[in-house]
Amino acid sequence: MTKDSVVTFTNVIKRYPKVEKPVLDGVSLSVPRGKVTVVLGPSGSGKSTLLRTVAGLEDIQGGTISLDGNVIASEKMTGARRSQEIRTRIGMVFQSYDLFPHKTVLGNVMMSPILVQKRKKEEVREEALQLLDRVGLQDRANAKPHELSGGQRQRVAIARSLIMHPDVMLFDEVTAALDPEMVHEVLNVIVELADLGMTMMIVTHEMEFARAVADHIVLLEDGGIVEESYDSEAFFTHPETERAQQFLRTFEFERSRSQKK
Ligand SMILES: Nc1ncnc2c1ncn2[C@@H]1O[C@H](COP(=O)(O)OP(=O)(O)OP(=O)(O)O)[C@@H](O)[C@H]1O
Repeated sequence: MTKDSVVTFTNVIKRYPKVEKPVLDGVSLSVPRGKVTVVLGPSGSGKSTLLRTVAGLEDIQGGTISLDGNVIASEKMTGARRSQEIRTRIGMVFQSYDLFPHKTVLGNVMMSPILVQKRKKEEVREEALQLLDRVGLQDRANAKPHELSGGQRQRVAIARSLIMHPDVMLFDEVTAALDPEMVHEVLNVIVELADLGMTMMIVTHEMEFARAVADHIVLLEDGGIVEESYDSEAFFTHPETERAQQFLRTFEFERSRSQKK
């Protein structure tokens, strides 16, 4: 592990029950502090699983995952046994926003710091309003989730994670379910977080966004890393491995096909 690695995977093996081949097959990876790590790869290569193992949503069957040098997952130390404290140090936003429908936007953002961290309500309210401002939603503080667009809901989900002051934010295809016009408002929030120095792991199919925001690119295939680059421009213009070239060609093909539709 390097000193500046927030999350470190060492020979991580993940198997799903009744699936013969491991979905993560000995992954070793360092996620650098204050940087954006973008995980790319074909469908089924294990990207979501990789994020879910960090978040404690999946147990691993070999190797270790460390957060700031402390092991948070191993074969013996399963997600279910992780402490609440460790969970709050990892923020995760998914494709589907799971906001509480009966609470307001502000109520959703304020809930975890009060319940889990036992912070004072007034202080939490102030910070929640600041965060809603940061994601462009202060004027929607009293709205209910069903009154918001998908892009707005996703931004509430981001604010709700940020208020826990996580060491790392994980984003799994957060724009995949959004109408195209809402994609940018969500990606812009993530770009601003990158500028503020938030450590992030991002899975996305938005290649222009990946190219712009990534400090570190990881290409997964069949549960293994086939290329890793700390130079996003170089990765997209001169991918080193044949597999990376193949991935980008396939991606371009899929994109031009979907644009013609
Ligand atoms: N709960 C599960 N049980 C069994 N197999 C699973 C489970 N979840 C995922 N898999 C399998 O693990 C592999 C990796 O899935 P994963 O969702 O991590 O891939 P991905 O790279 O994120 O794919 P996509 O880009 O399509 O979302 C796939 O073959 C998938 O079918």
